[in-house]
Amino acid sequence: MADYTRERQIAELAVQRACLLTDKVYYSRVKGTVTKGDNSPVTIADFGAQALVIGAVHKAFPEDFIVGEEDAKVLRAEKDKRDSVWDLVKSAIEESRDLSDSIGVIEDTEEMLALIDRGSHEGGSVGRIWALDPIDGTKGFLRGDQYAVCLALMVDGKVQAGALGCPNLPVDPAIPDGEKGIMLSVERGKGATIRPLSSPSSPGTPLRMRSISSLSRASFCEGVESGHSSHSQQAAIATALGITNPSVKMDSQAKYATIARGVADIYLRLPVSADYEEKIWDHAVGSLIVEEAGGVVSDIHGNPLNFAVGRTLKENKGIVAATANIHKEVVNAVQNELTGSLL
Ligand SMILES: Nc1ncnc2c1ncn2[C@@H]1O[C@H](COP(=O)(O)OS(=O)(=O)O)[C@@H](OP(=O)(O)O)[C@H]1O
Ligand SMILES: [Mg+2]
Ligand SMILES: [Mg+2]
Ligand SMILES: [Mg+2]
Repeated sequence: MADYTRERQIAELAVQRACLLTDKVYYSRVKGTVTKGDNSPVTIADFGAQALVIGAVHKAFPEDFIVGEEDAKVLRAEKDKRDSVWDLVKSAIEESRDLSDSIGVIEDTEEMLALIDRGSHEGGSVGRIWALDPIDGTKGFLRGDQYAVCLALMVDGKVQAGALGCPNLPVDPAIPDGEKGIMLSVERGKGATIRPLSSPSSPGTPLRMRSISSLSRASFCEGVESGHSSHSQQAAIATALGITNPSVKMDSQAKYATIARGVADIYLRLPVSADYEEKIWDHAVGSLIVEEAGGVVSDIHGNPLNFAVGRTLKENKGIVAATANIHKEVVNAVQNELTGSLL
């Protein structure tokens, strides 16, 4: 079996440094938000985190390709925004100087812009390609809710390792108002672990999904934004499965983290439009974490996610993630709901 220990470590360091930056913006008043062509928001923290993570990956693995969500077009055109991002990037590097031997530094704004634009790869089925979402759940980030920094390595179209930083999830789910910030990391075949973001030297605790004896006791996660997934169909599926617990609504791949750590059991993401293609960076690391923690992740038809066909999951529709022993039953309920909705 191939060994991706170093890739997993570098992914953790890269995400750790990026979380320093995003956390600072999260708690500041000015987020420097821009609206993109598809009407979705992007902030100075998204750009800064993309620069830091790509800088780290490029320093450690200069031959690798990267599929990142953002590009530097706006920053090249707007000096104020560019300067704000550079200030953030500089101070995050300063504050994590102990990481610079492993993941390098960024010397100036030109290098920062070039690194951000290294995320333009088209993806595909050949070679080593990293999938990066510098801030997943930007709407949650702006609302003051959940968001995640997500990085995964794919080799020949298959996700092999990665790290997922969730700076606003509680370290102990039983103490929701206690310390915030967790880091999950994963390597295919070797499991997934979780640790506090504040303990970089901790080896982490292995993640295991909850085993549930009866579906009626299960609880499910879904997104916050009704424009991203169909809340009404998700509610109908839960009812059909006999689930009475209210859904856990949460932005970003924090949903994958939440089921992987056994706080909920199912993640449903039913498409709201027939033509939306899920992005690989929205699912790459989270899906591997759930699989390694004992879950199954598929699309709404039960098909495995195909990360080998470009920047999007164009061969799949929606997401159904659940503990292995209930996944099939959940997919059946999804299929019944979809058939019903076509009648
Ligand atoms: N129409 C539509 N359907 C499905 N998904 C979409 C859609 N539009 C956007 N996006 C992507 O949703 C990503 C955020 O997902 P979330 O799980 O956080 O959604 S939710 O806000 O909690 O509902 C979000 O990721 P970020 O842009 O990184 O925040 C988008 O890639
Ligand atoms: Mg976005
Ligand atoms: Mg995203
Ligand atoms: Mg994003």
